[in-house]
Amino acid sequence: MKDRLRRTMMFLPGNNPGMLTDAHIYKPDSIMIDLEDAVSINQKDAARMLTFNALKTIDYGDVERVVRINGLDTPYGREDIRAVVTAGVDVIRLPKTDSAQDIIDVDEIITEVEKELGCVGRTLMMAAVETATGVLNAVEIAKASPRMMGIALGAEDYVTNLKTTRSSHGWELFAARSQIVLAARNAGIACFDTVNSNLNDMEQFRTEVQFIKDLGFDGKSVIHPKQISVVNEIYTPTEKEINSAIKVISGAKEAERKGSGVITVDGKMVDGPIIVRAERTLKLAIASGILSEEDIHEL
Ligand SMILES: CC(=O)SCCNC(=O)CCNC(=O)[C@H](O)C(C)(C)COP(=O)(O)OP(=O)(O)OC[C@H]1O[C@@H](n2cnc3c(N)ncnc32)[C@H](O)[C@@H]1OP(=O)(O)O
Ligand SMILES: O=C([O-])CC(=O)C(=O)O
Ligand SMILES: [Mg+2]
Repeated sequence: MKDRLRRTMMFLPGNNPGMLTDAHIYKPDSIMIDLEDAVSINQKDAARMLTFNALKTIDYGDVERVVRINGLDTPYGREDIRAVVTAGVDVIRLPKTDSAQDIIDVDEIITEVEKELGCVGRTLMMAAVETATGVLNAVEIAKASPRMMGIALGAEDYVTNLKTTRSSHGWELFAARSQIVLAARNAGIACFDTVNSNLNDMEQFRTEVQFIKDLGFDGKSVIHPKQISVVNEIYTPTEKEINSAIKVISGAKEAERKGSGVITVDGKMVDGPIIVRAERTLKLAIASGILSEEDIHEL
């Protein structure tokens, strides 16, 4: 499903049977099984086979299944695509995407395999941009295929390419993060922030998650189950936000019935964009299980 809740997308190495078996139990919105940098060269074939079997046999419930493949400039990329599409993966994540052509090339191979299977269009794609070139081309990358559901930052590779390092304040990522949010919204797809590899400083992690949410990201890649609850908590609307959104929507409906345009709620003017934001808050509240569709219909 192209448009769904993806607050937390949890990476795990594709050659780790224990993690492949248990990852969904921690309830990330998506798991991202990695065949790329978390897997050493001599494990590439074993990881692909293990991942194929996991996708075929494990019931991950409603947790989305993403696989990060190796690029087509490696000896593994094409085989990775064939294996995971055949196994019925939900999304293919292309790492180190530098151009729209990179996406088109992967799309072509996916289509080739889907034609053999009789399921053309089933597999979604997402791109990770991890270099200056990728960030500069993000606008075109985000629009490169109808399969594209999102675009993400890969900051470890990106800062290496930029000849800097990651800091706790994150200013080295600011331009890339802004560009990715803009490119995603321009293309009408989702955007996801990068991993934070420091598992010891959860306060810094929390600050980062709040920051990327404020920038406009739909969610974040995580590497450990303990990061999931922090991201989900920050992405779940508070009671105050939900109550305010309910007032806005019921006020807007009332105004519509009376035929008036602008209204005030709690002394603040409410018009188009505020109503759209309130609708999004309620959608997130439903997706997070706080409200039901019926609650909204009754407004
Ligand atoms: C820059 C990049 O490219 S990032 C993307 C690629 N990197 C990855 O995929 C790495 C993903 N993360 C991991 O592999 C691990 O979290 C590590 C290696 C960082 C730490 O792992 P551990 O030392 O096992 O962590 P820890 O002992 O705290 O784990 C607690 C439990 O959570 C499980 N767990 C930890 N991380 C994960 C994960 N990402 N997915 C699923 N389960 C996990 C462990 O298996 C362990 O389970 P158990 O109690 O049943 O044995
Ligand atoms: O995509 C990610 O967040 C992880 C990654 O590969 C990177 O940071 O280079
Ligand atoms: Mg990377």
